[in-house]
Amino acid sequence: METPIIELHSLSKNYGSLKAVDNLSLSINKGEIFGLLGPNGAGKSTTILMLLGLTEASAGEAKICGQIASGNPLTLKKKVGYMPDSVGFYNNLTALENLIYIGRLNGIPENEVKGRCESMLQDVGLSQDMHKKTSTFSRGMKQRLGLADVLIKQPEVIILDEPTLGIDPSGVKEFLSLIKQMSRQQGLTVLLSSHHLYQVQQVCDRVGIFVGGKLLAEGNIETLARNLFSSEPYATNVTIKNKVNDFNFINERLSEIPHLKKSILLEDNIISVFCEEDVTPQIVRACVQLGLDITGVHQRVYGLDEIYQRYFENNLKENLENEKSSGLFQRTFIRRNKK
Ligand SMILES: Nc1ncnc2c1ncn2[C@@H]1O[C@H](COP(=O)(O)OP(=O)(O)OP(=O)(O)O)[C@@H](O)[C@H]1O
Repeated sequence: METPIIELHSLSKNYGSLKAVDNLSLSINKGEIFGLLGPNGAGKSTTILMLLGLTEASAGEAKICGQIASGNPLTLKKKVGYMPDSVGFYNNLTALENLIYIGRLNGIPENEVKGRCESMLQDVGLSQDMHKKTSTFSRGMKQRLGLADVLIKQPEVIILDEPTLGIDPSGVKEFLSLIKQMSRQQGLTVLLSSHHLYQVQQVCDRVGIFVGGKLLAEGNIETLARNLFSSEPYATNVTIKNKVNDFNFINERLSEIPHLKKSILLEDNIISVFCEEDVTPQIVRACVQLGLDITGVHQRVYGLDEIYQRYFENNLKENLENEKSSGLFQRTFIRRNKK
């Protein structure tokens, strides 16, 4: 049976007139890896701070490991590990010495602390480097040590804020598989906040999409995709050898195909076609008849990228309709996305 370990009930946080988190309800089960997604200012960090008991909610309640978060930061600290996007260490100490220091602070008995720290450093892939000073560590090595820091007290939940920021792609892959492995082996619950959709997609069991303090959707990728793209569950990309010059002409011909909902031009030479049924053969035939030189055809699987984009589009549309007078949301959205 699934046991909720994080429960948020109508949680809100206002800063003056700004609703940083707006009526958020969410339940996360023990052992789950949950991704918090959203643009800058969406309310992710504020939610995390409330979960850690480090800031008071304006309304509603956050419960974590069976405890009400509000007013209990020290009790929660024993059960919840938090890793910020950038972790600091004593540079003149080795990785092992740094971790032993944290271990002692967390009350690990003196006769156990060294052994446990060595074993933890091995688990996070730092066995070769544990005697090096952390001043010589790369960003990826520091993140691994940061993970060891939060895991050494054997928490029930770990909260990671942008854990892969600044790590190279192969380091990111290794780091994420490490998190997944730890979670699966130890039944550890992971809440991971990130802007990197592809990474989140690789590692998370479920995701929540935040915009403007509101949770727009939550679920696993397949369910979100099914709900969002139910009218056009099939998408096919056709790559053409040369740049497409007259897409309107192609679009007109393609729109005659039954079950086809729409086609768009992606980049200069990729036609993306969305359909109610799989009509790939008809699409290819039409392209050949139009004299297009096809170099590739593949069926797309909807990923987090499309899901995220679609929620943004829908939310933007709604806000434009509701807030025509101020246009505030649109301005903010456009400005953020121009960065
Ligand atoms: N102490 C504060 N006082 C006033 N406003 C705040 C405070 N902390 C956060 N905010 C505002 O609350 C909103 C949500 O901020 P928050 O930091 O939770 O977003 P975020 O999703 O974590 O963003 P990022 O991805 O940039 O970390 C933002 O508009 C932010 O400016």
